[in-house]
Order: sequence, then structure tokens, then C-alpha cells
Amino acid sequence: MSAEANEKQSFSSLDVPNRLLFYPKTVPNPKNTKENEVLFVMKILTSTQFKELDKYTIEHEPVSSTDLMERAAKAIASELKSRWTTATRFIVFAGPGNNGGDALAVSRLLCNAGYTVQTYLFNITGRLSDDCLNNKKRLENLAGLLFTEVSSQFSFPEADEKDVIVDGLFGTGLNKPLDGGYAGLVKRINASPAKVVSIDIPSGLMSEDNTYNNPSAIVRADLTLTIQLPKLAFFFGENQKYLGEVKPMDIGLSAEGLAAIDCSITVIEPGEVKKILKPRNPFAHKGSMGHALLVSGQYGMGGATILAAKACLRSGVGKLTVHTPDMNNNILQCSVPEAILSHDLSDIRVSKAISTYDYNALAMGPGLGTHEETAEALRTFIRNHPGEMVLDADALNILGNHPEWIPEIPQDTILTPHPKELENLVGTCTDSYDRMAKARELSIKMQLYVIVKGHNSMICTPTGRVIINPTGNAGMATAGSGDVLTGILTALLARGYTANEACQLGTYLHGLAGDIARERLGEESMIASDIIDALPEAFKKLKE
Ligand SMILES: NC(=O)C1=CN([C@@H]2O[C@H](COP(=O)(O)OP(=O)(O)OC[C@H]3O[C@@H](n4cnc5c(N)ncnc54)[C@H](OP(=O)(O)O)[C@@H]3O)[C@@H](O)[C@H]2O)[C@H](O)CC1
Ligand SMILES: [K+]
Repeated sequence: MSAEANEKQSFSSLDVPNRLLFYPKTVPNPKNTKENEVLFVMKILTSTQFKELDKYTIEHEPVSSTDLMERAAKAIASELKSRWTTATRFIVFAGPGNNGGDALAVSRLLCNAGYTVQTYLFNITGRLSDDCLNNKKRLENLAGLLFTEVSSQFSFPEADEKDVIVDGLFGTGLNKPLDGGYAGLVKRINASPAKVVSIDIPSGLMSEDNTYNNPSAIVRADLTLTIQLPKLAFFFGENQKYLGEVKPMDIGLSAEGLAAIDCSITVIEPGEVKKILKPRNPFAHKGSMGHALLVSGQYGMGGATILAAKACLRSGVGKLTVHTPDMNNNILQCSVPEAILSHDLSDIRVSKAISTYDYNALAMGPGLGTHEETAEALRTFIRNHPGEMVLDADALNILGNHPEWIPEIPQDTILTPHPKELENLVGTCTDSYDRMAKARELSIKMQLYVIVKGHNSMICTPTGRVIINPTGNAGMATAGSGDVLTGILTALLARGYTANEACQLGTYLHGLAGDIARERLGEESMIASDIIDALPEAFKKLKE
């Protein structure tokens, strides 16, 4: 094999981008306008919604379901051909449904293109979907194809690292964890030295909820060629090991049909978030750009206050007052001279609430501590401030200790828990899906915004929507990163953005600044202050 071919083959984990590729770049659909493309990257569909969109496309384009499958197969085969030369042997495993139908059509296209293809169709129950059956028929008499239909006995083919396994066993139609022979087959696939490419979704992985799945019965792909849009499960950290590189295949599902689907889960799209950012009025003065109040810091935690305060000021707030224990005076005056200080009566902790009447937004939590005196002060603040509010870190831990106070939180308040803080509020969570479900329930019940922080932070809104943030990176998993987000959100609320706008814009900017910091310094060395330093560029980038 030529050196070039070898290069095509080696997409080690190092080549795997740690962000999902949302834009179907290599297989452009001529029908897609720019506008459609924006729509295509925003919505996360459930399996049922995929079926609806499939049906809508078939009826309205119109196109036969076999031709739609052919379109999917062509996109997949062309991606495979671009990565591997005809010297490669493909071993294709096809299941009984349409995922299997895709795999059989891919087998045919690869075989016609001169590849060596060895295909196994698993027809254990004797029932194949119509399009799977159609494609099985189209394989008959195909010269050069090694085809086996498995009904009971099967021996796993010899495979080496030069071979490519195409996993078309199950896609979005999987309705329970794989077991028996299928679980055994998955184990063999995962133990094989061959590269593994999954069609649509690694077989065994549910599109959404994998809480009760069996990890050993899920294919671990090197590359997932997903039909049209990434599935919800792709956004969860614990599923990354199954996915490998993810590349969406544009098969031209109806943009109109997609627009009509009411989708409760979406991904923030740069073009959309840009629209939220309001131009600064040329006649603005500090009094018109909002006055924020940050209640923060106990003895030994002044740094959190500094980070939140700086991020708030770097996010365009007119004025910022920091209510903090007296002992924070010198350090804050020196490190954030732009902030006005309000001294608590206590030297070491926030002990009493002050009037919040003059402030457009209130933030509480960073470095606050959970002392009972502070907890009582927090409760008074919450009761007396009916308006815009951000609760983070220890404010959330206090609420976890006093769940009976949660109903007193004003509607539309933004809570920004990391997974542990969320668990203090909603109980133990088994995985990301469970976290999302429980945070969503809390948002609806208490009419709050809950931002579950992490890789792909999730914004849960009072109406039950979940908005996934695509920016950010593992370098942001560092102390103080959350304090920065609190500062950004508080500034945006004080400036007059709604809680919904602030959540989307703030989370996106926070991640974008993190991505800029990573570019400058690398994931390992970047710290929270670097995210603040990158905020001006993040704002500029968003305005471009
Ligand atoms: N999205 C689109 O518009 C397109 C998608 N395509 C491809 O189609 C699949 C989805 O196809 P579907 O037929 O709905 O489902 P699957 O192929 O994933 O699987 C259905 C069969 O699997 C059986 N099943 C389900 N779970 C199990 C299990 N745990 N063990 C064994 N068998 C299981 C199921 O049998 P039931 O009797 O339980 O119903 C079905 O036989 C999508 O992923 C894409 O790849 C189109 O090709 C293009 C358009
Ligand atoms: K699959």
C-alpha cells in the first residue's frame, strides 16, 4: 500500500477533534441554502422525531424510502472511499432494520467501486425491514461480494488492523440493550484490531438515554458517520469512548420538515447567539449599562470574588459593587480597582444582607462558604431581591442544605451548578442523561434556569427546553472557571438581557473565551484568569 494510503488509514484518537463537527462539509447537498444549514445544525431530534422527519421527506420531496436510503448509503460510501483505498478490505455487519439496509447498500456501492467486501446480514428472527430486504435483493449476483446471511450459527471472520469493520447492526431503532448473540458479536468487534466505522450510531448505544445500558454490549467505533444530525447521546461525556470521530452525513432530509418539528433540545449555533448580542448605544454611560451586585468571599476565598468581579467588568457592566467581608478590602481594591466595595459587618464572612434596591442584578455564591450566618443572609437576599439573580457555588450548597428555601427563589433566577452541586439539589444522578432530566425537572418545577456546567454545558429553561452549549474545552476544568461564568452572566443580566438571553450568550462566550485561552496557552496550563483575559477577544469574535 502506498504511503498516502497508509496516511488515509491512520486516524488515531489524536486526530479526533474534541468538538463535534456540526457542518456536513464533504457531502454538500445542493438543495441546502445557507439558511437551511443553520437549521440543520440546531436541533437534536429524538428517534421518533427522526422517523417523522424521514416520513415528511419521503412524502413532501417526494422521494421513495429506498432512494432516501440510497442517498444515505452514497454519502457513507463516498466518505469511506475518501479515507481508504481499494487495497482495504471492508467487513460489513448488517442488522435486520434500516440501519442494516444502509449497510447492505454501502456494501454494494463499495463492491461496485472495486473494494473487497465481506458482508454478514444478521436475520435471526426471519424478519427484515422492507428497505433492508430490498437491499438484500440488490446484492444478489453481485460479482466479488462475499455475502453470508446469518440465522443462527456464525463464526467471526479473521480481521487485522488493515481491515475496516462497518457496523450497521442497529441505529436509532434500538429499543433495548443488546444481549445474547448480538452482545457477543459486539464484544468480538471491540476486541478486533480492525478499524470500526459505525453507521448513524455505534450499535448498542441508545440515541438518548443509556442509563440502564450495558457498556460491554456497545460498539466502540473509531468513526461514527451519523445520518444528518448528531444524536443527544453524542453530547454526553461518558459516551465519547463509543463514538470516536463523529461526522454528520447530510442526506438532505427536509429543512421544512425539520423547521416544523418542535424540538425541546437544541444546540447553540454561532449565528443565532450572535443575534442576541445588542450593539452598545453610542450614548451609553455607566449608569445606563447596569449596576451589578456581587455577594461573595469568605476568609481564604477572596480569589473567587476577584475572578467573578473581573469577569463581570470585562462583560460590559456599567458598575459593579462587591459585598464582601472586610478582610477582602485591600486585595480587592488592588486587584479590581474598578469595583466598588460594600463591607460586611463581619471580618471573615458575609453575615448580613444589605438592600439590593439599587442594583439591576444580584449574584451570590463564589467563595461564600456555607456558615449558618451566611446561609441566613443568603435567604434574606433571596427574599428581598425579586429581580435578576445568579446563584452559584456555595449559594447552591446552602440551598442543598436548606431545600425548603428553594421555592422562595424568584422566577427566572439562573442557577449554575456543576454536577456535584446539582446532586446536592436534586439527589444522586447516575449519568449525564439523568443529570439533564433532573435539572430539567427542577427548572420546570421552580421556574428557574439551571445551567449544568461541564463539557457541553446544558441550559435547562423553565419551559422545559434544553439548550446545549458547543463551546469550551477540557482546559476549563480548572478552579475558578465557574466564578468567571457567574461574573459574565451577572453583567449580562444587569445590562438588561433576559435570563434566557444571558444564559445562552454567557455560556457561549465563556466557552469561546476558554477556546481562545486554549489556543494561546494549551489545555494543560490555562487557568481561570486566562479565560477572563480572553473575554475581550471572545466578544470581538462574536461581533465579527
Ligand atoms: N433518519 C432517517 O431519516 C434515515 C435513517 N436511516 C437508517 O435507519 C436507521 C433506523 O432504522 P430502523 O429500522 O428504525 O431501526 P434499526 O435498524 O436501528 O433497528 C430496528 C430493528 O432492530 C430490532 N431491535 C431493536 N432493538 C433490538 C435489540 N436490543 N436486540 C435485537 N433486535 C433489536 C427491531 O426489532 P423489533 O422487533 O424489536 O422492532 C428492528 O428489527 C437509522 O439509524 C439509519 O441508519 C435510513 O436509511 C435513511 C433515512
Ligand atoms: K450502527
